[in-house]
Amino acid sequence: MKTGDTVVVATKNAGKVKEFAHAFEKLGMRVVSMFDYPSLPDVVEDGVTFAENARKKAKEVAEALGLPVLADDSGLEVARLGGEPGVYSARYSGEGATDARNNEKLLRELAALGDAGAAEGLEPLADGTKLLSGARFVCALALYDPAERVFVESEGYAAGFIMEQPRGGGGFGYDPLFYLSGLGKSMAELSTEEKQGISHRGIALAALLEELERS
Ligand SMILES: O=P(O)(O)OP(=O)(O)OP(=O)(O)OC[C@H]1O[C@@H](n2cnc3c(O)ncnc32)[C@H](O)[C@@H]1O
Ligand SMILES: [Mg+2]
Repeated sequence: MKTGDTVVVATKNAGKVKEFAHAFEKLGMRVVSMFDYPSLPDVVEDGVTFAENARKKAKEVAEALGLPVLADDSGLEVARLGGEPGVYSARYSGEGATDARNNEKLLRELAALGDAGAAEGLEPLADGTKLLSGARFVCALALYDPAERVFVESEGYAAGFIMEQPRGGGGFGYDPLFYLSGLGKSMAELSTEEKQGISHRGIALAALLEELERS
C-alpha cells in the first residue's frame, strides 16, 4: 500500500489527533483529521468489536475521499464490570457524553459494587488511594486503501487499574483514572511521548507500521 507524506485519520477526537500527529511527525509525516473535513458525515459505529468499528470508519471515509485512510476504535474494558464500557466507551454516560461524565459514571458503577477492589485483593496505593478494578485499554487500528481495496490492521492493549480518584492533566478520556502499576503513575501523568511508548494506541501503531512495511 502506498501512503504519501500526509496521513488522513478518520477521527473527531482531539486527543487521538494529538497522539497520531506526535507519532507521525517523527516519521516526517503530517496528520489531517475529520476536523479538516467538516462536511463529511459521521460514521455510525454499530460494530460489536473494536476491529469492526475501525474497519467501518476507515472504509467509509476512504471511499468518500478516494484516499487511504487510517481509523482508530478504542476503549476501556473494566474487569469488575464484565468488560464494560468496551465498544461503548465514548457513549458510556449516554446522550451528550463527555469525558468528565463518562469518568463519573465509571466511578459510580464501581462504587455500586461495594468495596470491589478489596474483594479482588487489590492493595491501596502508598498514599491510601484505592484501586477499584483491573482494566485494560484496547485500540484497534485499520488502514484502508480504496484503490487497492485492501486493509492493514492491528491491535494494541495496555493493562492497569481503575483508581477511585483522578490523577494528572494529560491525555484524554479515562486516562486520569487509569493507573499503571509498573510506572506508579496514571496514564494522564505521562507526556505524549511517554504515553506513546506504553499505550494501547502506541503499541497498535508500531504493529501497524511493521505490517505496512511487510505488505
Ligand atoms: O470515533 P472517533 O471519532 O475516533 O472518536 P471517539 O472519541 O468517538 O473514539 P472511539 O469511538 O474510539 O471511542 C473511544 C473512547 O474510549 C476512550 N479512550 C480511547 N482511547 C483512550 C485513551 O488513550 N485514553 C483514555 N481514554 C481513551 C475515550 O473515552 C474515547 O472517547
Ligand atoms: Mg467514536
